[in-house]
Amino acid sequence: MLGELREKARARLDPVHWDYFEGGAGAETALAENLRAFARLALLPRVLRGAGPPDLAVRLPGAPAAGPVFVAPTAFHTLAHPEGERATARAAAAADAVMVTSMAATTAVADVAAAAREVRADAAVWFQMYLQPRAGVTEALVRRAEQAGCTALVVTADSPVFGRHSRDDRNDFHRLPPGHVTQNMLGLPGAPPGRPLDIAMSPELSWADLRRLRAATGLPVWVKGVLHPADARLAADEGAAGVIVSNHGGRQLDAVPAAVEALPAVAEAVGGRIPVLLDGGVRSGADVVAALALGAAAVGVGRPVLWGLAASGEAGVAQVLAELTGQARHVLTLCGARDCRDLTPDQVVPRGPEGMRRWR
Ligand SMILES: Cc1cc2nc3c(=O)[nH]c(=O)nc-3n(C[C@H](O)[C@H](O)[C@H](O)COP(=O)(O)O)c2cc1C
Ligand SMILES: CCCCC(=O)C(=O)O
Repeated sequence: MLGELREKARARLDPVHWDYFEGGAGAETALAENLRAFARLALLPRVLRGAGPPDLAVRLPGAPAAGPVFVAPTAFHTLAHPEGERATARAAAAADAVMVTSMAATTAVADVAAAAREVRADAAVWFQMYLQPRAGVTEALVRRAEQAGCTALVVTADSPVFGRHSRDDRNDFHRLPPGHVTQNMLGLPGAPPGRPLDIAMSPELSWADLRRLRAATGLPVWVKGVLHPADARLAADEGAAGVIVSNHGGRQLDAVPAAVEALPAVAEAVGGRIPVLLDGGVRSGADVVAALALGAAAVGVGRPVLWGLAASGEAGVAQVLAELTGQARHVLTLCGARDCRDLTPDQVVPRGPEGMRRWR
């Protein structure tokens, strides 16, 4: 089903925009590995546990009762569908999925949050941001997110510079076509009149900037793009609400491991002090459950949401979220789990003859 939506999206999209959505950095090794790493994992169910139908709700800072699948932040949804982020937000709200809206969205955060709340008054919309070096810009964005009613901020930390997307270079896709605007970047300090401020990425950022952000808001602050266990520990020490294990869907450093391969060590380093989320390569309910068993509290999906959106707008995103959540429910039941926390890392083994080695 996801495969069908993907093909429909590919057929509908301008090939240059398809390449932007679908592509990764460099040789696209990390992108491919995100999928292959899940394919290398098998699940070991537990039996006769009297678990009953699983309760899928997860409790997170900024989302007290959401499903285990969230919408990872992706830019430029109006390239996929004229209703853009509004359609995504409505589908996410209807599915009880947290929507993380991107600072590079083509719809203002206030309009994204309002669309979600039309469907569900308590819908959780989080605002993703790249901390901006120019004075006052980050603060202004934080105020907008707060006023929009966002319940958490997500700071993307894996982007000290823009990733080099080989397909975008080949297609010379480096600016939005007319009619598509990064609305969040309008009217900020330093923005040219009527035009959006360019999003800056800065290699100068440090934990001190995160501290300043935390001092400037009462919202929980997640750190996205953590792969090294030591950084996860630092994030917990620094008061982050949680970390998102992610290699940016293979769009930043191409030399990194798959997200799900980085997860166990991060979960261990954090030791339950803060929740750990994961995104990258999640394409099935079994992938969701494997990540939960390896220590994720919830998992994000990026490209599949864009496929749904491009294929059939809000209904397509709803289909993607329903499919993944429905599969996750089925797999949890087959694994004998009561809920999303009722799984242990020993229930995930490598595929192949070595998989059961530790029990021999
Ligand atoms: C087209 C596209 C745009 C993205 N834009 C952003 C963004 O604006 N901010 C961000 O933190 N991550 C961004 N990401 C990364 C996603 O949040 C997420 O880490 C990744 O897509 C997960 O991998 P998946 O696509 O395999 O599910 C983007 C990813 C894609 C594919
Ligand atoms: C300024 C847009 C950044 C989008 C992004 O993070 C990506 O395409 O991966």
